[in-house]
Amino acid sequence: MSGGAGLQARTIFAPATAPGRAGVGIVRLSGPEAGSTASLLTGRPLPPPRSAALRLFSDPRDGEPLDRGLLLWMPGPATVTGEDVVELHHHGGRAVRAGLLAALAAVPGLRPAEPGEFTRRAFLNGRLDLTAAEAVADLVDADTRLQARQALRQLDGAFGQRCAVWRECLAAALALAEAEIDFGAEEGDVGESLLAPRLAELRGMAAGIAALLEEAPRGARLREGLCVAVVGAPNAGKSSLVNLLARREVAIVTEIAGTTRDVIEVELELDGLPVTLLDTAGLRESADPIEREGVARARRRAAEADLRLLVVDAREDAAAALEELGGDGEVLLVVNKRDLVPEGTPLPPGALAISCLGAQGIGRLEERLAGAARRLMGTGEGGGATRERHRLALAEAWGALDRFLAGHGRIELALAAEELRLAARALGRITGAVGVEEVLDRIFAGFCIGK
Ligand SMILES: Nc1nc2c(ncn2[C@@H]2O[C@H](COP(=O)(O)OP(=O)(O)OP(=O)(O)O)[C@@H](O)[C@H]2O)c(=O)[nH]1
Ligand SMILES: [K+]
Ligand SMILES: [Mg+2]
Repeated sequence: MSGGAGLQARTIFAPATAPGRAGVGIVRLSGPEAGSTASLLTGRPLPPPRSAALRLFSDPRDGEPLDRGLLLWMPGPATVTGEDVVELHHHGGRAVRAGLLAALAAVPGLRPAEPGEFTRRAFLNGRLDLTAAEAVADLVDADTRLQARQALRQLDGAFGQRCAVWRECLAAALALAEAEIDFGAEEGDVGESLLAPRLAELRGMAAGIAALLEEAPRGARLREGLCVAVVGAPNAGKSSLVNLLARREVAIVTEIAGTTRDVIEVELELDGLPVTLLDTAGLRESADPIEREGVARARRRAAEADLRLLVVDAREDAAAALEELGGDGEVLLVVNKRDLVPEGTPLPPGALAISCLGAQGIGRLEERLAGAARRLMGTGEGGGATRERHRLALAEAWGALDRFLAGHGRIELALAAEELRLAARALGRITGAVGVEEVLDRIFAGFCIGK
């Protein structure tokens, strides 16, 4: 058996750079055999730690030269994974990379890394908490400036540290509660005196968690992108508008009502914010089963969207269209085809007039959309929850803390203290201090290889 394929192999390797041609590519190794492998590949002793050395990399199996590149040797534990790490900076061609990877796979004790395995090891070795590990994935996935900013803030640990500090504070309160329970049992009525000075702090924490919960939907939208559904009657000009906003012909435009059937998604960046625009089928009753399915999809996606952009033909009744749309989500009313009505025709309140034909009013609409996006997503500076996992845990912590504060002094202290324990556990799950097993696989499965 080739040593490299063994599952027990403790040293992992993977390209750290994207596939394809490039000036430079990097292959990274992490684990106990990283250093010896570097010596094997170069036929020389390791260079001094953390300084780049020019070396010839050769295949250890037959001595065939693979590339001349830079070798970086970074002994653990002060490395990205907490283990010994080696980086091979090679010429970024496919053949060079493939040759290096094949040579490494044949080295006993080495195997290719799973997606996210470098970051997973960093987490397991205490180099970063779970929120920071998630931030690594988000930073790699970030498409827009503000998404990157949010991920970087989370990587800095602002959110994780807040949760960790709160958890310590809960642990201290819990210790006092337990002391109080013990004293109370022995001496009768020490009562609330031990925990009482902590109550204000716990109330402040509950308010802090509530604030993070309120901010959480914004963080999640920024991470995932704001979903804006363009809806309206057939021929209102939805596809024409989507094409203008996308600056390319993504959707078919014809004068035939019922042209768009499937939902068409377009990714936009508005003022640094990620927006997914959905073009949808015109809403109407139809005998055609294909169009009926299209309309059903349009309604479903519109109901789930963060914002609905209702397009109305200037010659049609906007109020009726609004009513027909229904639902309780946020709606931006856009009156299209203004070129077809006399100038000065009054607009419904809050509506924006455009004409797709002459690309009139599109700039103002983009500003409106960007404003809504800023309001609905924030600017990445909240430094709070960005994932459903975070939101659920925060909600659980808040609920337990709230029950503690409501029950303290009125119900048995042992019962109230149990709520403190629940709140601490919920916060611990966010940073990965507790309950890690359940979430690890799910989180790291979302990573690319080499991270
Ligand atoms: N005069 C005028 N015509 C427009 C304007 N915007 C779109 N149109 C025309 O209106 C017709 C319908 O446009 P579409 O963009 O296909 O409308 P839609 O809402 O996507 O239609 P469905 O997909 O069938 O629901 C096309 O012939 C467009 O050229 C406008 O501002 N002024
Ligand atoms: K049409
Ligand atoms: Mg259309």
